[in-house]
Amino acid sequence: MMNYSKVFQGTAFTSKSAKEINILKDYLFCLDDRGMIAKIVSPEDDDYNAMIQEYQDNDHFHRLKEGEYFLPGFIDLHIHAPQWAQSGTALDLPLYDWLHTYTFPLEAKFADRTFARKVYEDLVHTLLKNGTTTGLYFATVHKEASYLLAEICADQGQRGLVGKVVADDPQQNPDYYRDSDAATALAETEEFILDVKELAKKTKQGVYPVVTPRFIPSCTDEALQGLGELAAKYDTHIQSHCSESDWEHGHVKERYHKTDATALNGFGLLQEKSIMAHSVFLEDNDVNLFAETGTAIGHCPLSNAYFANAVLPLAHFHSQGVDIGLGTDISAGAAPSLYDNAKQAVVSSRMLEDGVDTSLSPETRGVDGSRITINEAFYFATAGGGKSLSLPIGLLEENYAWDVQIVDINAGANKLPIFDENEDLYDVFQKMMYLVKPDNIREVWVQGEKVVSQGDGF
Ligand SMILES: O=c1[nH]c(=O)c2nc[nH]c2[nH]1
Repeated sequence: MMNYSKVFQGTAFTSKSAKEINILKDYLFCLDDRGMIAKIVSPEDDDYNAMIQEYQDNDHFHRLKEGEYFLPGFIDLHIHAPQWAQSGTALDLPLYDWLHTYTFPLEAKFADRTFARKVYEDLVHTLLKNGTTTGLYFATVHKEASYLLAEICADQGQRGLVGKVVADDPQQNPDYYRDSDAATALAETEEFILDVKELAKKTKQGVYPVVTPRFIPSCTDEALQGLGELAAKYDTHIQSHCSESDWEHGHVKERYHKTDATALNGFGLLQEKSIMAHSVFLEDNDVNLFAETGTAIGHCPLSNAYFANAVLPLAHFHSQGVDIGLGTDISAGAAPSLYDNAKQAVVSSRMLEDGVDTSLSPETRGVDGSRITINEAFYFATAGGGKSLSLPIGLLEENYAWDVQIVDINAGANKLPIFDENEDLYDVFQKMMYLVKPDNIREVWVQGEKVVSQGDGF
């Protein structure tokens, strides 16, 4: 029998497809020493009982208790880490005014590494407690504080993909908060990439540098061109915002006489490992371009209600072959939880389908075929995020990382309304998606290591 480094026994929920949930009742999950799922054994398999006999007295055997379930860790595709310090506030202005009034002054404070450490340590821990095992982060224009965020992810055991933000256009960024010029922005981005790649060598769960033009309006052509070249040279992920509001989509069209997606593609910024936040206003050709280049959308439904002032045609874009995952968009989305965003993705999609203007007849009010189910929202928070990042995460399947949240439906502080001990497991899953709070997340594991446990400084 193979020598597994850890074996877990319990009931798990994972996506079978975007629309279907696979329920693995009382399965065994066997890990190798890299924290990958090497083998999954079902109770019907011949070696199931022998495996339990072999491992059950071992320290590395973990059996779930009554009322506990495995879910894949969530993958948050869009987080502005410095903005955690203003989460829940500053939601009263449109995007351009919000950036200049609240957000740039706040982000400028991250020149101070002591302040940055305070915010970033708290944020990464909070996201882990909410079940987020992988985070794709915008830091700030400061190279040192951006590297600090990568180090904090590495130390706390979260899989972090981190970008030093580039914003070099003096017409669009205040003097107190921008890169001094394109050449400096590119040189610092290159140093940042090399530093994070070095850090990755000693980080089991992985930490990744991400090429991060804030968005086209913040950057000069020279910076955008150079960032596309750096991403190709070092084979990095790329993140930015695309077609996120009427103002931003229109601004790029006026500047280049083409859409945001076409312009980004011209700079080499759309590729298999590109994740574009929001993308609510993509036009038909843009959708094809995303699908052809493998560019994914980081869908942030809470944020969209405030800053896009529109609803992403999620079901339509996904049916066209675009990869999609979910993001919190802290702090334009105030909540640090992908549970909250999964629920909002369902709600927003239904409002798009049904329409909201009661002065119109029901037949003309909405957009047919827009709604998604909670199964799809779960898929976008897990497997869809993994596919978007081209990483083996987000599914509980062989050759995927053991990134899981252990949910306790009987947690004293938030017992879920389950009164029948033989409750249908699919109903348990739905109740978890709608009602779980951090109190229910008893443990979080990333790459086979326990990184959060209720009780130890929770
Ligand atoms: O939601 C957003 N948050 C931001 O910080 C930002 N910057 C550019 N565009 C943005 N959108």
